[in-house]
Amino acid sequence: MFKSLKYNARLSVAPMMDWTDRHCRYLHRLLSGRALLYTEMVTAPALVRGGALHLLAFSPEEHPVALQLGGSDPEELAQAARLGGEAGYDEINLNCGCPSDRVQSGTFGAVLMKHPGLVAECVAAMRAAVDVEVTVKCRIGVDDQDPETVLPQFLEQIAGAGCQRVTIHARKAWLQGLSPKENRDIPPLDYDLVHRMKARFPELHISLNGGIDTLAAARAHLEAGLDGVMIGRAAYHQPADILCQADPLIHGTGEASDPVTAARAMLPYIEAHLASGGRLHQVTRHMLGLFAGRPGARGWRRMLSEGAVRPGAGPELVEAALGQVAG
Ligand SMILES: Cc1cc2nc3c(=O)[nH]c(=O)nc-3n(C[C@H](O)[C@H](O)[C@H](O)COP(=O)(O)O)c2cc1C
Repeated sequence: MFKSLKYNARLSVAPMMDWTDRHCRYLHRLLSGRALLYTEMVTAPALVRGGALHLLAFSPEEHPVALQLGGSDPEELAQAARLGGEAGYDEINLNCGCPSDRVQSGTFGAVLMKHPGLVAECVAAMRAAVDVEVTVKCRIGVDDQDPETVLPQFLEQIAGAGCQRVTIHARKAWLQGLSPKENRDIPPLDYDLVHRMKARFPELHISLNGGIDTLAAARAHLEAGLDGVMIGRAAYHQPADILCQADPLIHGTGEASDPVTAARAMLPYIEAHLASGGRLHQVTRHMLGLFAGRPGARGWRRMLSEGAVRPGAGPELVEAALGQVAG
């Protein structure tokens, strides 16, 4: 099964706007050699018109890395996917789960759960444009849809268009009345439904997303038959808890990593970023949670967050802050 997939995608870090930029992904890759990393969503119109091309840049170390696109026009998405393929992404993912107003106004994101035929057209057009895999991230439904009915119909359509892998955020999006943040917490999770979809579509690689905040929980879903687990907020806020043990515990290969070593390995990356005109805090803001729950975490966070925005701040701040946590 899944012979055409280049990697097994047992664990992925979710696409998160303003969070999973290239600096964040570089850090996450130091913590796990195997986790699949997603970009922030980039809209197809922005890429095709040229305004967002800089968002495609990434470091070779980030592989495997997937580009998430937002859009609903098959031709535009095909062009954007082509740009992503040329940039070297391992996968192009279509966002059918994001409920924000801005996204709804362009008829993409979660509202696409109401238009499975259009999603299938988009997937087919994207597949025709690139050699790499085209995947979908979706919800179980939106508004008053009945997930038991619409989710299997949605999966059938996208699978028919050649999508072999889908990540399902196991809650509905309510398109009216909830903020994007509330839409990540308030609609109830239905993990069972996602497990039932795996039984119904055994050929589809199905990853579960939503509310998973420990590796033990991730493993339990994998052992119960799902193909992958995607973790968002917990991976960002407690990257060491989620990613340091991920290679041995989830992929059954490789060594556990260590946050102090990862922080030191960020230093050359930070130097290169500063040398190219970047600012320290653009990188270190993603490192604030590196020692979450460990002794000295508060001092680390405070030193980095206060110091990194000062003019001229450089890698020596990270070394100094490590004095708070490294025994
Ligand atoms: C700050 C933030 C930004 C997000 N941006 C995106 C996005 O660009 N595309 C997307 O599909 N989902 C986005 N999400 C949703 C996550 O990918 C994920 O589905 C959600 O957080 C649930 O997973 P979790 O409970 O493990 O965090 C975002 C979530 C957060 C917290």
